[in-house]
Amino acid sequence: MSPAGQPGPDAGRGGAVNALLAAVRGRAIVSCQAYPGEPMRDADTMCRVAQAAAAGGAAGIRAQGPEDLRRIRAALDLPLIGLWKDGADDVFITPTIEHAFEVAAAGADIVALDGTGRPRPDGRTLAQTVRAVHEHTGRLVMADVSTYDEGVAAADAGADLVGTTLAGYTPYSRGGPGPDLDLVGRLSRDLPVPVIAEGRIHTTEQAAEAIRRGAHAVVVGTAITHPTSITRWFARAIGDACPPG
Ligand SMILES: CC(=O)N[C@H](C=O)[C@@H](O)[C@H](O)[C@H](O)COP(=O)(O)O
Repeated sequence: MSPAGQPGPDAGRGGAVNALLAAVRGRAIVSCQAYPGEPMRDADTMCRVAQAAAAGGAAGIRAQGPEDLRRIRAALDLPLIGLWKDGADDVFITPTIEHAFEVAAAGADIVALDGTGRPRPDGRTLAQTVRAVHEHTGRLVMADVSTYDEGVAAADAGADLVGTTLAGYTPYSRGGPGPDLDLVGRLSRDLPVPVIAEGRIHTTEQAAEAIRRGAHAVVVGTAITHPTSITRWFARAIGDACPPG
């Protein structure tokens, strides 16, 4: 099986899907993203970060925006989860079908998109969006959800994978400093599709616990690829430990 999901000669789409999922099972996927205006917000830099993650054993890469995706696709033969963050609306992860098609065209094997039940800017339902991605691009869909009910609905809508990405990032979901491992466990137990643990996984222990609770794979972003945040964590801890005066 090829890590990028190329099937054997007689495997059909099902073979490609299975190969892709098998390539990341029980492994780390590294999210390589920088935010607008940041020093690392540049496709070449993100590509190098992805290459560095691959050298460390990342089984897959998650990345944002067509330009970053094209660069990373050209440089790495690893399963690639693509998204496009756009807009100021509630739904900002690959918000419309046009964004999803662009992400697929840029080389993503899996198109990640908002999998909540909130109104989408293009007026399509999640099920319509998933169907369109399947029919027009043949790519898998990862639905990024924030609650248990959204995960169930996303699987019903045809998503191939469900991620806990948005837990704590909708006004009605459970936030907190760490990942929602309870949500990971409940979705992994009940859904008929693989669950990807994602969101605020900052330690190796949390990542391992997500797998123990049934996650198919674990996406780690900030704790590996966002030096500004990591520096802030250390700076705060050091400052808190510093005796007064
Ligand atoms: C909520 C949202 O917009 N999440 C984004 C989704 O792609 C990224 O900003 C996160 O970095 C990614 O989910 C990985 O999570 P963490 O960086 O916490 O390991």
